[in-house]
Amino acid sequence: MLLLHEISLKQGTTFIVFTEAELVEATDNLADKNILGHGGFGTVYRGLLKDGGVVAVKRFISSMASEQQKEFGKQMLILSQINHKNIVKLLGCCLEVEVPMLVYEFIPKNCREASCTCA
Ligand SMILES: Nc1ncnc2c1ncn2[C@@H]1O[C@H](COP(=O)(O)OP(=O)(O)OP(=O)(O)O)[C@@H](O)[C@H]1O
Repeated sequence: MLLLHEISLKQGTTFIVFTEAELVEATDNLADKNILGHGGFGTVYRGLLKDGGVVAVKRFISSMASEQQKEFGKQMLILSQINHKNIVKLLGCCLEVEVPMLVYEFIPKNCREASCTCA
């Protein structure tokens, strides 16, 4: 909670703390059809929020050891402060679950190609 407070202060904007229910609903209970991909830390799902916003929800593989939690917290703090067109924006997180989830802006597939000129 202290970390989230620090993020809000440093970011100066809203860092959203999502409930588990919100993310379960947004991703259709983490349905396979919403899987965007798998990374080194876990699975990423497409989520549709109640306000119509589309997000990418990253769910970590398993519960973390306390050292990993510290590292995770630091990375969350840093990422929440970066606002750059080439770096995906971290919108918020959900910590009320055993396996933390991070919520990022959704990047359409064609915007991840080197040829994309939309930025
Ligand atoms: N913000 C996003 N919007 C859309 N798709 C995403 C987004 N973030 C991740 N993905 C999809 O999920 C896949 C896994 O992403 P993830 O960040 O977990 O792994 P990664 O890019 O391989 O890096 P890492 O080494 O950190 O695991 C990506 O390859 C991409 O297809």
